[in-house]
Amino acid sequence: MLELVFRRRFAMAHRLLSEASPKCAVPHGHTETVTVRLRATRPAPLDGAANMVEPFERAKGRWHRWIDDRVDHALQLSAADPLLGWFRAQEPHRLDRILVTPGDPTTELLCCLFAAKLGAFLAEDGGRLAVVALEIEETPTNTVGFAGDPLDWLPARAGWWRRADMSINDIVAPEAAAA
Ligand SMILES: Nc1nc2c(c(=O)[nH]1)N=C([C@H](O)[C@H](O)COP(=O)(O)OP(=O)(O)OP(=O)(O)O)CN2
Repeated sequence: MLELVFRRRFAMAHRLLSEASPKCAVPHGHTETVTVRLRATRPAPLDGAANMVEPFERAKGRWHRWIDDRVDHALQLSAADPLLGWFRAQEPHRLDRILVTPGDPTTELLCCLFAAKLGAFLAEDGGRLAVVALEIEETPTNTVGFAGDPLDWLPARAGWWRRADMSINDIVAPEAAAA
């Protein structure tokens, strides 16, 4: 089976409020790398001419635009984080740079949210490709991998991760996030 594998680096900051990792309650940043593995939903032998599963540019274009324009240098906060209220009150113009997560923004959760978002992009682009696996290297010593249906691992409610738009939260209107 052929797979297309794409890798992208992004800077982020987050904090984890649960007491599972107390040192992570102070906002801190990482430069992370996300790797995605894609497969054709209707695999076919190479045709002896173009010999492509899909042009790389088409397969990764929208995904990398979202990572570069929205996720890179975003602050990741739990929807329950009081810092979110501070940004709403003091710097609402920066809300489109805050990636809001259901619970603490751990790397495990980010893998599932990203896999869902990429799945939404691929479905809207015609469904020719599907996500087989996604991996996030948080630091040189910590990596989390995910395979399967991310919606089985995420809250049932609708959220930005299910929409094929540029959003990273449900605060800023999708039309504004699409700009
Ligand atoms: N299961 C998880 N545990 C932790 C996560 C996570 O996302 N999932 N995240 C963190 C923090 O983000 C933290 O910054 C990284 O923790 P840690 O590995 O302790 O960081 P170091 O770079 O100091 O690790 P070394 O391998 O010792 O250099 C914590 N836990």
